[in-house]
Amino acid sequence: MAQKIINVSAGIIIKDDQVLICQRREAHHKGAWEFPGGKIELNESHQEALKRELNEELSINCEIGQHFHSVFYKLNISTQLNLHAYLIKSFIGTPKCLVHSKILWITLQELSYYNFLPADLPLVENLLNRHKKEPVKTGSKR
Ligand SMILES: Nc1nc2c([nH]c(=O)n2[C@@H]2O[C@H](COP(=O)(O)OP(=O)(O)OP(=O)(O)O)[C@@H](O)[C@H]2O)c(=O)[nH]1
Repeated sequence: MAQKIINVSAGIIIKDDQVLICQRREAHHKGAWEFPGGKIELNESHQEALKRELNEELSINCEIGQHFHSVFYKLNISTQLNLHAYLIKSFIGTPKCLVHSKILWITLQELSYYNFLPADLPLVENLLNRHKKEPVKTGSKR
């Protein structure tokens, strides 16, 4: 059976040692937490998609930084999710909650208290581990 691949870009936005997390509103995985972002459209780079999604979801204009982590997660027998997370170097504007039920700034240590989507767990783990070794910095608000 041909595999359907869903490519998604997500942004790790850190400011003043806090990271921005979003709670899903849609019926599917309603209430679960994720990083802002969304599906990469045809002919878009990961970065272009992320810049567009962060503008649509949070009304901020971002400079995308380094690749952070990619997760390849099997959603079901025929569908795979490729989730590509990038650090956000800087952003203009104050994030607004336009499509999620809630957005929150939390410390990296608090990440373990939130119920993230299953594909995000390696990302959360990576953020927690890296933070223990050396605080993750993504730049500052412009
Ligand atoms: N944005 C985002 N999506 C994630 C994360 N983790 C994860 O499994 N996903 C999944 O990736 C998919 C992204 O879809 P989306 O609905 O947010 O993106 P979109 O706005 O482009 O979709 P739409 O226009 O079809 O509604 C969803 O199936 C979502 O459950 C994450 O951390 N951030």
